[in-house]
Amino acid sequence: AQKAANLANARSRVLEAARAGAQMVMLPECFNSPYGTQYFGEYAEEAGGESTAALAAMAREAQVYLVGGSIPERAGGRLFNTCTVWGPDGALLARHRKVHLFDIDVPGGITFRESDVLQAGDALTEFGTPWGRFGVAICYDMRFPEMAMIAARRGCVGMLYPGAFNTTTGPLHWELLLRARAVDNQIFTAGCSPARDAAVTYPTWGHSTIVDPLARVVATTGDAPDIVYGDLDMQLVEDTRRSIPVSTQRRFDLYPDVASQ
Ligand SMILES: NC(=O)CCC(=O)C(=O)O
Repeated sequence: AQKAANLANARSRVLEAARAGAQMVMLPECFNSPYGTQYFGEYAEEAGGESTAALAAMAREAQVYLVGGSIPERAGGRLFNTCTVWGPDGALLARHRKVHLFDIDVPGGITFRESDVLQAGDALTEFGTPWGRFGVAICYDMRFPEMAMIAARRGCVGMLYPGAFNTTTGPLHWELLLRARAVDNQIFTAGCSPARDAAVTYPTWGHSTIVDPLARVVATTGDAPDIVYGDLDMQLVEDTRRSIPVSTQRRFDLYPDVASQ
């Protein structure tokens, strides 16, 4: 619940990852606040606020590409769930506002309505790195395969998802969705979740995970605080697309309503 402690923890873990050799680092969804509609207003910041300034400084200090999880963002009197991406020089590379709000009702499991307080974003998001372009989306966005499909068709080599699945849907779908987005599009995928805190209103699943274009889990963890490291060999994207050439075998004549973007 302590924003300052969350920012300090993020900084120390980003620096730790960089010292271990990471060149790109991702933080989880709502890394500066508890996850819950009752908290978003209290923790929200405008662009350029304390948390985004801290992210820019972390990226610069650690000299990494930083996918800054997400924070509740206030803009024009409205609230968004927003991820910012930073270059090693501290420059803002991209901003993604979660486009599919997490409104679900699983009887006996979980009911959640982000749309009670948040507005949805209205754009897909990508950014460039020396290793290729990456798409960014947030948590529930992962359930919508179109976003990863479009990113891959535009040439992205990976999709990155700050997320916070829960203990009902996490064991069912978190890894499955990361692997599904990877295998369908022959890209890397990664999901970064907060660790579990059983005392909060929304206990997260955890299990931050990296998946390769053959849908193999490169690295994962449990529900405790951790850093998940993976070496991404970008040649694998091309090799996978060459050996299983679904991207050139599509029959858009049979499904013109999902024709290429
Ligand atoms: N924060 C979220 O969007 C949670 C998504 C989730 O748990 C799901 O099952 O989808």
